[in-house]
Parts: sequence; C-alpha cells; structure tokens
Amino acid sequence: MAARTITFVTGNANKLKEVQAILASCTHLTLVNRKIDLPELQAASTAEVSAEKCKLAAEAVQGAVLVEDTSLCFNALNSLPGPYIKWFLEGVGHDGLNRMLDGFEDRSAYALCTFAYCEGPGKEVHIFEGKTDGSIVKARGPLDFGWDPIFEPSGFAQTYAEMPKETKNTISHRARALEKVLQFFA
Ligand SMILES: O=P(O)(O)OP(=O)(O)OP(=O)(O)OC[C@H]1O[C@@H](n2cnc3c(O)ncnc32)[C@H](O)[C@@H]1O
Ligand SMILES: [Mg+2]
Repeated sequence: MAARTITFVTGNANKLKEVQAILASCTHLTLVNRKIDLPELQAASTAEVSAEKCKLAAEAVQGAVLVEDTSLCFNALNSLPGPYIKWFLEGVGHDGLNRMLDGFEDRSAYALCTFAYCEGPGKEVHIFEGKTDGSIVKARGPLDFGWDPIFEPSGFAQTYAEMPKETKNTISHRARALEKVLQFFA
C-alpha cells in the first residue's frame, strides 16, 4: 500500500525533528512540513487549541494536515501554565518556572501533547493525546529545546534535555501521542 502523505504544520523545528525521528521507520505515513505560525486560540486545553489550529492549517494548506499543541502542567497549580507554557517560558525562563513552585511541596508536573488531524477544510478533526508524568527541577542539560532542561520524567534521574534523544523519543508525551496517530492510520 502506498504511504499516505500528510502535511505537518508547525513553526517549531525541534518538534519537527522529533516527529521525523519517531516516524523514521514508519512505512505507511509520510510527513511533509509547512512552517506556518498559526494563531492560537486562548483556551484551557491543548485539545481545543489543537483542533482550532488544525482547522486553520487545513484552510491554509487546502489538504490533509496534522498539527500539535504541547502543554506543561504543574499539579500544584491545577495544571497551569498548561497551553500557556510558551509564554511563561519566554516571560520568566527556567528559573522563574521553578520559582513559581517554591511556595508548594508538590513539584510534580506532566507534559501533554495533543495532535489534531483533519483530511481537509471543513472535515472532521481527530484528536490524539499523549502524557508523560514527571517533576520540575533546576535546569540541567542542553538548552536547545524549550522546557526540556527542567522536566525530569518519573522513573528517570535525567531531565529530558540530559537524556539521549532516543530515550526521550521512546517515553515522551509526543511519542505516546504519535503512537495513537499511527494506530489511527494503520
Ligand atoms: O508552531 P507550533 O507547533 O505551535 O510550535 P510552538 O513552538 O508554538 O509550540 P506550542 O504552541 O505547542 O507551545 C509549546 C511550548 O512548549 C515548548 N515545547 C513543545 N514541546 C516540547 C518538548 O517536547 N520539550 C520541551 N519544550 C517543548 C515549545 O518550544 C513552546 O514553547
Ligand atoms: Mg504554537
């Protein structure tokens, strides 16, 4: 069976790299990238943000599109910053994110990745979520991708930034969500 070609719309080069690495051995799905910085709805969940991004992406591309939205949720803060993590990270950095939890005993958090797929403009949007639990720690490791240096997944002594990429790509929120995307197209 010929591979299905879908346009993955993201402005984030690191996301793209991870998705390509995770899908490297997948024969039934081929992704091409369009770098469009889509406006994001102000919403409480990545599912809503992702679904809206997906509709806009389908209009922009006039075809089948995959998008994703990623949250970092602090349990002590009732899941905030959540989908607003990008702006919190830009605003206060790794140290500020750590200090937001200083008044709390609970430093646990989870990373949530929500892919949204639709076949084209006006078509139904399908949602696929993956979650990884962990905790917020002082920054350790390379600084190249977002909040990777301050997220230590449960069961590991390394942050996402410190661990080999292959390890992150096996246990990450993104890998778990992509597993569901692959099942959908299998
Ligand atoms: O074009 P899009 O796909 O929206 O790319 P983006 O960078 O705007 O991404 P999001 O809207 O999903 O915002 C998520 C924020 O979390 C960061 N991020 C996403 N996935 C991450 C991961 O696996 N590890 C660390 N940081 C991550 C990312 O750099 C953003 O600052
Ligand atoms: Mg974004």
